[in-house]
Amino acid sequence: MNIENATPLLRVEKLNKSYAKGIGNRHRTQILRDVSFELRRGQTLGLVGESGSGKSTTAACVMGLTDADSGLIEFDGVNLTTLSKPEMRRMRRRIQMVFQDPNGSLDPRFTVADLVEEPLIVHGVKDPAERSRRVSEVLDRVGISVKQAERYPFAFSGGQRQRIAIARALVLNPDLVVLDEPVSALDVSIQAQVLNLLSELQDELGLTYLFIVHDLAVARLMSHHIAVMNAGEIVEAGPSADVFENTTHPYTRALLDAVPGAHRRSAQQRTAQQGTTAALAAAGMADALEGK
Ligand SMILES: Nc1ncnc2c1ncn2[C@@H]1O[C@H](COP(=O)(O)OP(=O)(O)OP(=O)(O)O)[C@@H](O)[C@H]1O
Repeated sequence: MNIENATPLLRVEKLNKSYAKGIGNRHRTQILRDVSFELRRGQTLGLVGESGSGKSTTAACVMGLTDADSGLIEFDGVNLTTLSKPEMRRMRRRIQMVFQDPNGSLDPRFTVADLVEEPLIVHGVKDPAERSRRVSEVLDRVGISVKQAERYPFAFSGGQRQRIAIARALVLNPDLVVLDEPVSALDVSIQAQVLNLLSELQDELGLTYLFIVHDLAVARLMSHHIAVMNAGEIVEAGPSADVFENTTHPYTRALLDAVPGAHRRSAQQRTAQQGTTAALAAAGMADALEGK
């Protein structure tokens, strides 16, 4: 067994998070309850669950965007919850995020080349020639030409904008990328292209993904492991095939049964939303992922 793969890159243990509510903030709502999972280098953990189950809050804690009340977040052997703000900012170079809406990270006043260069400037890469080389390299990887990069974000389609957001996240050579519903705002055929790209980038660069996703077909195709969240708790976790095909938890069963048309399909088909799966297969996605 590969020793490197045996050690998790990310280990979350008994993470708890609550928010104040009510008059004078006298009460607290528990959002995360003892959330624990591990994510190995080069692998994808799909975090699935209904809206409001706590997926994005978990991601925000991992990214250091909000503080947990208690628990451990260990990244490459370092407990992130004990880092000072400047230490966490430095660590953020290695942990990047891609959001559902690429527009949030693409300021329309800047060219694509400038937008992709910005993280390098923020993280102190001083040499302009080095910055320029890295920007061209990463844009090339996501399929945007140097000439196109002189344009502004509004000149691109939704799928291309998400590619640019991915380039911006990858330009710092991160180890871990948190993907928060990165394709759910895209047309199904474009979803397949972006998912293919993410899969290729993972293989080429050895990236590790924490993939927040509500579409179970996408979760199944992209994830080595799945963690199912319900009301702030992980109710079921394991290798993707086990979770989807030998479901043990009633909540996971209910999620799978809620997929449109589930009652018409066999147990094996139940995890896939037909339209999405057909488009993913047409784009070669299923083949590309078969070896995982
Ligand atoms: N800053 C906040 N203050 C108070 N409550 C919050 C805050 N952020 C999130 N919540 C609450 O935490 C719960 C979990 O939200 P979260 O966004 O983590 O869920 P989610 O599973 O990612 O859902 P979605 O897919 O809709 O984003 C929700 O009930 C939400 O209203």
